[in-house]
Amino acid sequence: MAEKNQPGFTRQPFIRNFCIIAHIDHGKSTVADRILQLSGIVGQREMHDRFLDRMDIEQERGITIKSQAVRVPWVFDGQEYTLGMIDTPGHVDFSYEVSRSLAACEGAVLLVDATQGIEAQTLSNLYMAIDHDLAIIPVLNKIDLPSAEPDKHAAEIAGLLGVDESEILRVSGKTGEGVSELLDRIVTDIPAPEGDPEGPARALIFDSVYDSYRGIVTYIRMIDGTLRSRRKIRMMGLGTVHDPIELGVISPDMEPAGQLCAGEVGYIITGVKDVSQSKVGDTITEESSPASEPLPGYHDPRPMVYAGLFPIDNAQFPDLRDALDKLKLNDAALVYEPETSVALGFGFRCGFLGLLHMEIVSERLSREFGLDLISTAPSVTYDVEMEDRSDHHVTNPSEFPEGKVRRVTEPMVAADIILPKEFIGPVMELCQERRGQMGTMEYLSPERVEMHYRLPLAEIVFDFFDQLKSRTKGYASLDYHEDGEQDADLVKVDILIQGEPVDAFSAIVHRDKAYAYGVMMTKKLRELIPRQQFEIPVQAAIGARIIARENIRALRKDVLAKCYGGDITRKRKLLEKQKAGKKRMKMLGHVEVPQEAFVAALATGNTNDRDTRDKIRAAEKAK
Ligand SMILES: Nc1nc2c(ncn2[C@@H]2O[C@H](COP(=O)(O)OP(=O)(O)OP(=O)(O)O)[C@@H](O)[C@H]2O)c(=O)[nH]1
Repeated sequence: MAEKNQPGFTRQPFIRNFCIIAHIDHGKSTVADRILQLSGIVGQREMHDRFLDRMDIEQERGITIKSQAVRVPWVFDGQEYTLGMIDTPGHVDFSYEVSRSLAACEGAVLLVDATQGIEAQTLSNLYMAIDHDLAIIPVLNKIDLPSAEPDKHAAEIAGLLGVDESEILRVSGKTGEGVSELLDRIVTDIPAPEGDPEGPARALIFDSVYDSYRGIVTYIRMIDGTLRSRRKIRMMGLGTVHDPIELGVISPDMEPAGQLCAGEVGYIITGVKDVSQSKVGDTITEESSPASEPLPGYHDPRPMVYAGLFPIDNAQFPDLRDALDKLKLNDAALVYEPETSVALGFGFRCGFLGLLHMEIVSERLSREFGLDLISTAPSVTYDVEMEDRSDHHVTNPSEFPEGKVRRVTEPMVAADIILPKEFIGPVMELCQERRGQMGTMEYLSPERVEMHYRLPLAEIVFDFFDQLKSRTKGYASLDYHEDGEQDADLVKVDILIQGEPVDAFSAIVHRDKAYAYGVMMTKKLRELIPRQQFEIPVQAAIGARIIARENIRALRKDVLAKCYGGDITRKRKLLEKQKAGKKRMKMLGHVEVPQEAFVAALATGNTNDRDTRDKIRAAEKAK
């Protein structure tokens, strides 16, 4: 082999690319912090907790949303190795992010909290890693905690992976114990990258971000050959050609390098600001000697829930479009198309992987792009077949077709729930309430079981997880994936304010739950819409049939105020006159619903209606 720094030298045998996978909160980011520190690339002074969680939201919420790739050096047996480490998110909504990172690695560190044991995302991430043919290093974390039970959980993991218990490493991300052994194991157990270092360059784009100063920053994993700065590159899928301004590695900040060789993980900046010019999953090659075949890319993830996002100030619509384009670069799972709503104006119908994903996107839009948004109630997608044989794919309840419906199908998920056995009863009850069909049940250990259910997605995406947690004192964990469709008895419930349907409040619900939805929404709106000069009926309807009604009473002007004493006929006359006036108002009436009421009525979280109502009332008074 050629000497180091000589032409033709390849570092490939001394590279290891790995990611850390685990259930949420099992300590990936903390272990990654210790690795950064031990390798010496982050000094004691710059170190802070969760170093790689660079977004504000990640720091505040204490969760990883985006994978981060960073290069760390490690010396083993006198030889310096380059480790490409990718820290991945743990929440089920971001498993797509995990699968992309796995495609850039040869090995995975499977981290399990020694106080908790295997949880639902431990399993789903493990299966994903096995699908990608990765070498797995099982590790128990948090062994410093008094409540840790490493022996018990090591047995669980050994049983799952079919390995000896002695192969399971024990570390503490907090104290750093065992982390240097982990780094040694990464060198010895994870294979060096394969790929042809001398062949035409091929690099997989596994992520990209938009930087307002530098344009698009593309993160790549080199598979074959070498990319050099100032040599034109070609995006094979898009067919576009660019001049790289800079390429380099992240360690832990961006460090420009002259070239990136096969096996390395790094970044490229082309100065391009048009976000459509970079697609995650595309292959980059060299323009002068291009590769003939691109690498297998990624499958686009399918959104699970849809919701409308509307700027509160309609003038911000173009800004919202621009912001979504930029966010999409960094979040391939986000899909959107323009939509108009009678109630909310111009906006976008957006598809998300789950509610946390939706929350994060709305929050990033408001923080990073300064937009004030209203989001409509999230909904899953339905396929509707009409009597006249026309088919409709409905992502928005207000698009539910009118007329005779032959059949409606709803998306289903296969859910895996891990829980202590004493909670089997309450969990079965919950799944039954949510129209679940029970599958098999296995014991992971004498105390813990894994239950399999098939459930409608619509029943699981909203508050199922909260319910599961509260019925199991926080001990259950949940993972789910798509599992076909089923016929369902679903209806569209419209909400009418003064007889007019308000598109933003329509929902598609199971017939058995339609009444409850109607009552809940009408009650909520009665609380939220300020009283006006005339009475406002708020109704819920399925087609032409009204299923719930509330009235917002009119403000009654005290016409008798100036009428001290006097005879009863005069009072009656005044009241009659007032009634007539009100009739006219009703006829002419146009209800003003304040924006805050929309926000509160559509909020899925535990928004306090009373608070919002008080705020609305105060604002009205001030007017
Ligand atoms: N005592 C102790 N606490 C730990 C250890 N490792 C992590 N923690 C704590 O566990 C919590 C979760 O750790 P994180 O590193 O944020 O977990 P994560 O897996 O990266 O979480 P997500 O990125 O959200 O999936 C934090 O409060 C850490 O301080 C450990 O070895 N010992």
